[in-house]
Amino acid sequence: MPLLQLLRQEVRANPRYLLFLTVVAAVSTTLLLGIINMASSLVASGGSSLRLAFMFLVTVALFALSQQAVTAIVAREVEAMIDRMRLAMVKDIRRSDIQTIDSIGRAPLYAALTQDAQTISRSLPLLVIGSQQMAMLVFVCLYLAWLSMTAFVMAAGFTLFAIGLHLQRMTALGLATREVMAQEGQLFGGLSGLLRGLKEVRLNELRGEQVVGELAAVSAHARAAKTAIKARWAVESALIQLVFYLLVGLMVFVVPIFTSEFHQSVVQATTAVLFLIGPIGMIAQAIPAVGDAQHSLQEMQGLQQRLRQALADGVDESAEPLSAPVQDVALEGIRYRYPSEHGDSGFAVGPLNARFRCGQITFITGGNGSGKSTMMRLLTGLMHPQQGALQVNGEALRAEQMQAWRDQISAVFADYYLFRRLYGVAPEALARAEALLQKLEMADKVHIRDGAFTTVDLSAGQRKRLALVVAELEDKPVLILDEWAADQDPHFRKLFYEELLPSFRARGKMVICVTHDDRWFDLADQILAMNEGQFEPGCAGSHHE
Ligand SMILES: Nc1ncnc2c1ncn2[C@@H]1O[C@H](COP(=O)(O)OP(=O)(O)OP(=O)(O)O)[C@@H](O)[C@H]1O
Repeated sequence: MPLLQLLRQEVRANPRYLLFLTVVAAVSTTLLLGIINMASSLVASGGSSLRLAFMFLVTVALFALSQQAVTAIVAREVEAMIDRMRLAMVKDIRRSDIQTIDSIGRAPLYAALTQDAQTISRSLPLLVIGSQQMAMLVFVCLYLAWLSMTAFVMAAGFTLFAIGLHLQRMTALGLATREVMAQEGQLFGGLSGLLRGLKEVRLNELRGEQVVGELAAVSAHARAAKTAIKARWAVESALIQLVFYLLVGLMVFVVPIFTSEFHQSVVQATTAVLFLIGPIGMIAQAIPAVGDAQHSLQEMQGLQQRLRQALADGVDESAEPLSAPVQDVALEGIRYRYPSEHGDSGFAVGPLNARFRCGQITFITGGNGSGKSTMMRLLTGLMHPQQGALQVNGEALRAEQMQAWRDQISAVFADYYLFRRLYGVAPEALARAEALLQKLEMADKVHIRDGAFTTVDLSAGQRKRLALVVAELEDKPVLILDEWAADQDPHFRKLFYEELLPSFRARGKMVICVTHDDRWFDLADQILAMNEGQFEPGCAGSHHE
């Protein structure tokens, strides 16, 4: 069972200590039972015993302490294990390339790190508690056997039969539960669509009705499936209760038929059976929970394996530095084709040949879907070409140097993400931040405190200005801007093209911009136009000195 394998690998607490505490809890429960039985016989014959009362208190304390210790250790171990797994996965994601993440999908990764981790955290302790209850069951059964072999054999046979039946029913229930979880996932997806598309929904009555109508249908499905499962659970818990009562009935009505001396120990045996109720109930609960934990664990491990496999198939991209500071970079016969979808062959770019130099501005133009962003991803080493190579300073870039190359680049992509905290910016660079914010007329809205922007709740154009502030503070030799000016007002466009870009060039940066602002095309040292995944022949620009 992968779950047990994982526990063996991951549990850091001394298993012998855990076993010891489990046995102490189980033995003290059985002792408690014995003491209660002895004391009640004594009371029945008119006596009492201070010694038994004292033993009773000591045993209760022993049980409480050992039980609490096991639960606390298990909670600590499980949370530590989830923390390690989650962090390992986060680290793998961080090192994975975009193609791998695209092929796995972001939603399953998100679900593994949130929903599955939570399921493991909730369900796994029940495995240990279930095992502990199992130990209790064994000791109480031994006590029952000591009281009456016939009672023991009958109770054990009956319990095994009931557990077997319960397990069989639980398997079907487990499958149905997973189906409900999938339906709920669909419902949550629909709800997030409603929240994200609220503007569109508010604008169009018919669209709103259709969205809500579809959600209502999914919700009704989920409701019906959940109600059916809960009804089956209700039957299941009633059956478990029934089994207990039948077990007690077995002791007082059936066992005496088969054995003559049972009348002496009927009360004790019945009390022992009552002590079995707790453990059996707990085990019945633990089994489906363990199934859930196992399912979630398999999901997490499966995704991790895919990430690891992709990482193992590649090389360590951060193994080597660049041999010299970047002067120029070239695309040499680079080709890339996206995986085909629905029978269509995927979009292809290439062969791409181009050279970009420090101290130069390159503009990339081209219609929607011509492959500009794809080319930029290949140029920045975010995607790996299927043919051809990147050259830095005239030397082919080795796969082991890819991270060193990426570290030379600051970028504001069209689908950029603005972290509120200025990760990756050297603390001394922050001194320049206030002047930059002022230049971009953001100083009255945003400040930098403790290495983070005071707010990022801004207009689209303002957020993009902050992204440029971050790129500028990183101060890398290569600056890539994908339609940065598209959502800036005319005043900022002018500032961008006429002041900022020339100042970056004057500082020796390699500036590469995707742009459609032909009014400023004169500014570029080189213009590359893309069409259907290729650079148009003969495109190049004036060279500024
Ligand atoms: N993740 C992806 N998976 C599969 N195909 C993709 C993916 N991203 C883009 N494509 C394909 O590549 C083509 C070019 O996309 P790309 O984003 O490079 O164009 P673009 O020139 O940047 O367009 P735009 O000006 O609209 O931003 C798209 O038409 C699409 O068919």
